[in-house]
Amino acid sequence: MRLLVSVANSSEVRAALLGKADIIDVKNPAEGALGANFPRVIKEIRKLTPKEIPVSATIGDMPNLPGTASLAALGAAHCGVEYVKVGLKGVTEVEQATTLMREVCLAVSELPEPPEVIATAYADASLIPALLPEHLPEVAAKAGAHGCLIDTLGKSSQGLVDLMSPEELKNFVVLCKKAGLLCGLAGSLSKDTLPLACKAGPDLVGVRTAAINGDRVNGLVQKEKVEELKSIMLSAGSL
Ligand SMILES: O=C[C@H](O)COP(=O)(O)O
Repeated sequence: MRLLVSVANSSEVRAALLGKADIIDVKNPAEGALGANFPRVIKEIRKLTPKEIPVSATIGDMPNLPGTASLAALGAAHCGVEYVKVGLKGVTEVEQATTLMREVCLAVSELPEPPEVIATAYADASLIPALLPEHLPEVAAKAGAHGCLIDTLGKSSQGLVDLMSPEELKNFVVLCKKAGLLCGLAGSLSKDTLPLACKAGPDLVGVRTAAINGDRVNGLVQKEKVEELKSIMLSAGSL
């Protein structure tokens, strides 16, 4: 299992790396849960991060606009990242979501070393409303994406483990694995709730709020917090 730590700027990268993050995830929390950052920031973070540590970039909490999504994904791919994450906010049906994700996969596939595409659904999808997480593996597999992540859109109230039961999390992981998809879990995971997410057996768990001091937009990633989360993940993974 790997620990993904979301950073908003280059000054947070050092702390995330010193704390032994396995994946550096670039996003812009000021623009949403999966807010897209600026190409200059993504490129700088890729440059600062050792080659052996993958960098991912989010392209936004996407409306149902496959053209916009595919263009944004190609832009992120050109910044040299290993993963591109797409938030499926504006789609509710499997067919719509598959069309959007297929265009994203097609767009990045033109590069000699294309990034892996990660489709993201929200655990609070029924409140948005958006594609339900249980449909995500089917969408990702049909579209030719590499993986699936569940996150939360609302960051002020309930987190992943409040919104989904251990059985639902486990089922999601099983569906992903059956389809040969990388599988990630995130959404306001804390020191206390991280082990519950790990128990479901995903390939990665993602954090930001728990790794920073202050609020999600203005706070900065702290090495000690990342270190602690990594050790919690490692011990929970062996439960
Ligand atoms: O991809 C992971 C997210 O950045 C998680 O953020 P959060 O822990 O603030 O919900």
